[in-house]
Amino acid sequence: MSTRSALIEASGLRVSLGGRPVLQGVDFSVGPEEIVTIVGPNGSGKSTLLRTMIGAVRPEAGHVRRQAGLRLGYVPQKLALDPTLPLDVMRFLSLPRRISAAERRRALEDAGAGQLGDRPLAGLSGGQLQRVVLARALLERPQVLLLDEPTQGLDQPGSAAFYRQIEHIRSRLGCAVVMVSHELHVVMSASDRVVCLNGHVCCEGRPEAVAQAAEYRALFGTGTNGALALYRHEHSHVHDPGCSHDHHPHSHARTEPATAAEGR
Ligand SMILES: Nc1ncnc2c1ncn2[C@@H]1O[C@H](COP(=O)(O)OP(=O)(O)OP(=O)(O)O)[C@@H](O)[C@H]1O
Repeated sequence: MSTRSALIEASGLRVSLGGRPVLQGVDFSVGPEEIVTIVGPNGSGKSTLLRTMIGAVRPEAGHVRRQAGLRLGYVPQKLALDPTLPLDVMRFLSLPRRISAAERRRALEDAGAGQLGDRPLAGLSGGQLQRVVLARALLERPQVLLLDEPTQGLDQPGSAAFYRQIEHIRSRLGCAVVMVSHELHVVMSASDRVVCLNGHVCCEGRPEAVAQAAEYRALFGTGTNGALALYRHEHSHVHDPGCSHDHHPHSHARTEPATAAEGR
């Protein structure tokens, strides 16, 4: 990603929370219409990286550059919603600022929740609520949509449907998407680039390449190998040479087609 074309570009990020280091030496960027998925174990700093990108967390070192006037849509991991609020979906989308009914309906359609407008917020399932929250983020007409574990609590078909919706949104609105996920086997088909985070960037590249990388396997194992064999393999990821995980000394070589066959 060249510096000129990046919508958001972070370099050398160091972040500590509660006196403990969470991110160190993290470089990250997202370009126009790119879908970037961040994967990593619990506590690896994924949410913190997202929050640093939007300016909610200030890094101790490094910097985040956002294109001037960039419109962001951020969907946090947990929305502090009072489930007893007597609100229907359309009204929820008009708070705190008034938005025309046509715009709200359009956003619900884009989020795949067109039929939910009149439903009370309190009665929605987790997956339905997730789409409504996504619709709310779309009202900002974001150039970058940042989603923190948007498929948490969804079953696999539910997750897959949600990711298809994200692809639709990307092509209709022309926005970039940065998404935190645990589920590489589902997101990989929709992602242009996967970043594997564990306090630092362990490896990144095209999904099928990262999924075969020793760094990725050290963190997640090989649980998706059947699906991975379907992907064309390319030598298109880079490693952090300072990564402390147990790397195979020839891990680049291991990502060649022989390894893909090995995973079947
Ligand atoms: N406000 C805070 N104060 C102190 N420590 C925090 C705070 N927020 C997060 N942390 C710690 O920072 C580390 C990274 O948290 P973060 O939420 O970014 O990880 P994550 O990769 O998103 O995790 P998960 O997959 O569990 O959501 C964790 O050890 C967490 O306990």
